[in-house]
Amino acid sequence: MENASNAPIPVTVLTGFLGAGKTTLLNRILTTGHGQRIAVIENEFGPVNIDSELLVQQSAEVVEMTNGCLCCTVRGDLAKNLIDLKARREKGELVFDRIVIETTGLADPGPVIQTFFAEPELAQSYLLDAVLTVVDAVHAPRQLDEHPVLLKQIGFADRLLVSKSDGVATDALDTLVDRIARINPRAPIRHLVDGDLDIGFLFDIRGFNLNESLLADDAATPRFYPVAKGIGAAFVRKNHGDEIGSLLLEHAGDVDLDRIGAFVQQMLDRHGDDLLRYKGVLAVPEQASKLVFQGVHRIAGFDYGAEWADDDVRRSRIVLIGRRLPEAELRAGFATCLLTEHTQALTDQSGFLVALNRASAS
Ligand SMILES: Nc1nc2c(ncn2[C@@H]2O[C@H](COP(=O)(O)OP(=O)(O)OP(=O)(O)O)[C@@H](O)[C@H]2O)c(=O)[nH]1
Repeated sequence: MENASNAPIPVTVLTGFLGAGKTTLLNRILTTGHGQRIAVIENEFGPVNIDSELLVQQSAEVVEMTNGCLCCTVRGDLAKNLIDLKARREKGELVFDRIVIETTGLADPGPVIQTFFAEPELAQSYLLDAVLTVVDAVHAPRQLDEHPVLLKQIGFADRLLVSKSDGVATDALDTLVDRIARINPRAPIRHLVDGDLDIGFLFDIRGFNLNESLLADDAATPRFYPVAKGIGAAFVRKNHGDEIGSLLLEHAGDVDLDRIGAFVQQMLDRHGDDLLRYKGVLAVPEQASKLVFQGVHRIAGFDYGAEWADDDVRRSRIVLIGRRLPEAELRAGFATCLLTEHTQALTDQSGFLVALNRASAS
């Protein structure tokens, strides 16, 4: 069997707190007949990699990383491993269609995600498809209170997968699902139950691609929970005491290109550390296409996407998922960018792109 084209290799990051059920899910992925050949990168916190012992050997290659936590000390090793896997694939030594990285339960997925955008060689060879986060229905309520890293794992997710729901009463499960939906309303939630695995729900999500469906109003996208006015503490109160939550900035119309560029730049400068994921679809004057952007911390990507259809209502939306976001400040900043029918539109389009370029580079 041969490797497919030179197209970028899709990568899935599988995360979740200690014991959540990541390896169990990965084994199910590896043994389900979807026809995709998968290489696995396993990271274990500590000197011995137990997880790789537990994995069924269906994957093309299991790379073990045991020198420390993937999120901090071995990011360079992750890049090296990925480059090495690609080289061996090109030589025909390894055959695989995609990679799954299973992070340790203690890992903040942020630096792992950033690796794909910060390293030019990786950005060319790999396509970060999605972050899948397994949430343990039995233990998550307590873990959420005690381990902020789980909030981050949920906040970064493109898909939330609730394991062990068989061990929890319906009421408690509903409360948990509501809580994680408040932390990350962008990621559809499914329960991991025995039986068929819906691989279409897990793979080829293209969660980091820039396209106009970033904020689609489809049924799979749960509700947003705009937080109350005020900063910090109010944000946390509205989000059930969780420090990480979401904020939707929305305007039924166009935004001024220069001003929204300055707003986004300032937001990333001030709050980039606390912004886990953000996505925006904007209408800008005299532009038939949607301006889309998305990012992780201070690494932002932006482009013009599809054109507004004739029956589309032009509107501008930004969803932010982050830690203790200062809602009043962000709403006020966004409000300065809004154009109404009576506002003179500015046509210089360079401001936004330059501003975002600067923000991405910083
Ligand atoms: N009842 C039940 N048990 C599960 C489920 N998923 C996983 N488990 C059990 O939970 C335990 C931990 O599962 P793992 O798959 O090893 O979890 P992990 O996230 O890989 O664990 P670490 O790598 O240690 O962080 C195992 O005993 C699994 O059998 C589930 O959906 N229901």
